Amino acid sequence: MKRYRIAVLVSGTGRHLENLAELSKDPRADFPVDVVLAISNRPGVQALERAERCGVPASVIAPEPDETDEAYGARVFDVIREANVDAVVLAGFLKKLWIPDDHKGRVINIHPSLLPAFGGKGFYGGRVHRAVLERGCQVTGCTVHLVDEIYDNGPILLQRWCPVEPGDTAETLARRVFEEELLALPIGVLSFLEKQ
Ligand SMILES: Nc1nc2c(c(=O)[nH]1)N[C@@H](CN(C=O)c1ccc(C(=O)N[C@@H](CCC(=O)O)C(=O)O)cc1)CN2
Ligand SMILES: NCC(=O)N[C@@H]1O[C@H](COP(=O)([O-])[O-])[C@@H](O)[C@H]1O
Repeated sequence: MKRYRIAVLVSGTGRHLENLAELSKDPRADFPVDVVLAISNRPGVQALERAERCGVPASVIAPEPDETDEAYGARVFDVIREANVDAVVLAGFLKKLWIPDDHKGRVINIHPSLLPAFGGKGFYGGRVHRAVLERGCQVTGCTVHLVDEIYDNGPILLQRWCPVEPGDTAETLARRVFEEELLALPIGVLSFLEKQ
């Protein structure tokens, strides 16, 4: 069976990176996807320790002071190009990513809300769940989507929803949404790869 190659970009805890890497090694998971490279824009984050534990080669590519998004993205994709990947997955990557022409339409992001609600600049991590609670939403969820030049704007590949329960805090809601994210991202990534 064909195996696909992905790079995963991270900024923080790296639970998605670990989940994707573990699924790829589990013969019962039916997930023929190898995580061949992880890139963090921040040094010293937990995601780098998880990459090492999972045997995923990892690099830190931190933005230089005053570096433009385009110059930063060009450096990131120079490294990605060497790894010859089928797709790039942003999993908790918190920086705007400029995408060169040869990778347009091949970059996937997971976002912890039902886009287009609660997306865009400033909406990441706990901020999303706090906004969902403040607005009084009764359902929320996560979105796997293709990335374009605008935050959280590209075509949607997959969404999964869950209820907002009475008494939820941003933390309890984040946990419930994350359970859905763990299912959504591998399914979204594999179904995208199989259609290429
Ligand atoms: N070109 C794109 N780049 C990125 C996208 C995207 O859709 N298109 N998605 C993000 C991930 N994301 C939500 O899914 C997201 C991440 C971060 C922010 C944000 O407001 N960031 C802050 C900085 C935060 C920090 O460094 O701590 C900011 O830009 O001021 C919004 C959305 C990944 N990249
Ligand atoms: N807008 C982007 C965003 O908020 N992404 C979110 O960051 C978390 C990363 O977790 P992880 O680093 O432990 O995989 C995930 O919940 C992901 O949806």
